[in-house]
Amino acid sequence: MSLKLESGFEFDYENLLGDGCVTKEDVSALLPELKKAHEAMDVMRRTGVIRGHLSKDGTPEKVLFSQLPYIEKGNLNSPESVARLKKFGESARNRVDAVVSLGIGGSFLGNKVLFDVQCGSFWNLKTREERKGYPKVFFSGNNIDPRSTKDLIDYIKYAADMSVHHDKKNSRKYKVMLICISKSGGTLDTMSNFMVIYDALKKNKNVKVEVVAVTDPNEEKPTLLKKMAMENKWESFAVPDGVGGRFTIFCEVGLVLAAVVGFDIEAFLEGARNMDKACQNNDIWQNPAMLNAALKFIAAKKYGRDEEVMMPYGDYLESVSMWYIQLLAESLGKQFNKEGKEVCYGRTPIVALGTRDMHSQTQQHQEGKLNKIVQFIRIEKWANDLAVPNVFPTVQKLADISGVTMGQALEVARQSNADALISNNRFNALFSLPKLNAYYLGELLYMLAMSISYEGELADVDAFNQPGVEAYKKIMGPKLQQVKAQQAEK
Ligand SMILES: O=P(O)(O)OC[C@H]1O[C@](O)(CO)[C@@H](O)[C@@H]1O
Repeated sequence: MSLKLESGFEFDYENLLGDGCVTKEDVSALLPELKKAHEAMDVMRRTGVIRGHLSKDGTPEKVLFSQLPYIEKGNLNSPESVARLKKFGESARNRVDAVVSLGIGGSFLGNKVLFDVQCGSFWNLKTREERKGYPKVFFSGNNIDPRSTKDLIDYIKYAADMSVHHDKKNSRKYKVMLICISKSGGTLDTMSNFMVIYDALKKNKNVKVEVVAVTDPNEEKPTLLKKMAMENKWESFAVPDGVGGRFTIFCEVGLVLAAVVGFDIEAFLEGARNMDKACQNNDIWQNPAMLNAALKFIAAKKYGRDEEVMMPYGDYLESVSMWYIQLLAESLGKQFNKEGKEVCYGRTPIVALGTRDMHSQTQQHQEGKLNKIVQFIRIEKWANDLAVPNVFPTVQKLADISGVTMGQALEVARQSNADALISNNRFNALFSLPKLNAYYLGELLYMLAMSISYEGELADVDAFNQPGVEAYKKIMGPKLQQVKAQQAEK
C-alpha cells in the first residue's frame, strides 16, 4: 500500500496500516476530525490564520510557511528576492574563501541539511576549482563549546596564513564571511560564538571579515542583530514574521546558505510547491501530509506508538533526521491544548541512521518497548553508485557480498529491517525519493512540515509556538549575570 505522486515521491504505509496495525476503520472514524484539520490548513494557506495561535508575547500571529514555496510578486519569496539571493551567492563565489554559518535550532538545522545534500562531508577538503569557486563552509553557534570554537578559529587562522604565504605577491587577505542567523537576534549560543569568532578573526592581519545578518527585518522595533546590522552596514536578509524557526529552511535562513554553495533554490521551492499542491487534495488517500499525520496520530493515540524514530538510509540524510527532531518536538510537544486543558501531547522523536544504527539501536526497535514507529527514508537511485567487486574470490564470505552495488545492498538492508520489524508488530513506514536532489528534498521537507501542521490540528495543540523553551531561558539569563558578577569580583 502506497501513495505515489507523479514526481515519483512515494509514501509506503504497508507496515503501518492493516492487520495488527492502524486499521481502515480507525482512519474512517477520524474522517470528521481530518476534514476540520484540512479546512484549517486551507484557511492557513489563504489567510495565515491558525485558530488559537499566539506569538511569544501573547498576541495573534500569522503562520505563513505555506506561502514560502510560491515565488510570486509580493510574497515572502518573490522573483526579486530570489534574484537577490542568486546575485549574493555569485558575488561570494571566487571571492570569499570561507563562510561560517552561525545559528542554532531552526537557524542551523535546515542549513545543515541543505549543505549536506549539496556538498557532502568532504567539501572543505576539496580545492576551490572542485568547489566550482564556492567557499568552504563551517557551522558554529549550535553549541557553546569552547573547544570546537577554538578549533574553528585556529583552522581559519592557519588557512589564512597558508594562503597569504602562497600568494605573497598579491598579499590577498583570506576572506571570511560570518553569516549570523537569529530570528530573535540575541540567542546566547549564536551570539557568544559570533563575538568570540568575530573578535579573533578581526585581530588577524591575514583575515578580512565580512558579516551578513539574517534576522527579523523589522526596522522600527529592531532585534539586537538587526540594530547592529544597520549600524555597521552589514548586508542583511530576513526571517519574516509568521515563519517560525523550524520552518525557516524555505525562507532566506536556508536560502542564503543555499546561494553560497550553488544549491538549486528554485528546484527546492518547486518541490515544496508541488508537494503543497498535492496536500491540497481533500482525499486523504491522495494527500501525503494528511495521511501521514492521520496514521501517526492514530498509532500514538490508540496503539501507544508515541515515539518516532526517523531513520534515513544514507549518511548525508542524517541531518534531515535532526531537522525533523526540532519540527516534531517543538511543534507537538505541548502541555496544554488550544482550550487550555492539560494534555501533555507529543511524540518523542529519535534520530537514527541506516545502516549505522541497525548495529546499535535496532535491538531496541525490534524487541524493546512497543511504543515506536520507525520512519524510513530511502533514495531509489544513487548518483555514482559503486559496485562491490569480487576482489578476494577465494574468500567465500566476501565473494558472496560482491556483484551488487552499494545502493542495492543499502536497500536490501533497509527492506530486511522493515520486514523484521513488522514481523514482530513493530510499525514502520517509508518515504521514498527517486533521487537525492533539491527538488525531492523540497518535496520531502515540505510534506513533513505540513504533516506536523495537520497533526497539531488533530491533537488540538498549537503547532506553531514553543512556550516550553522559555522555562530554562528565564533561569539562564540571571544565572549568567551572576557568573559575570562573580567573575568581575575576582
Ligand atoms: O533564530 P533564533 O531566534 O536565534 O532561535 C533559535 C532557535 O531557538 C528556539 O527559539 C528555541 O529556543 C527555536 O525555536 C529556534 O529555532
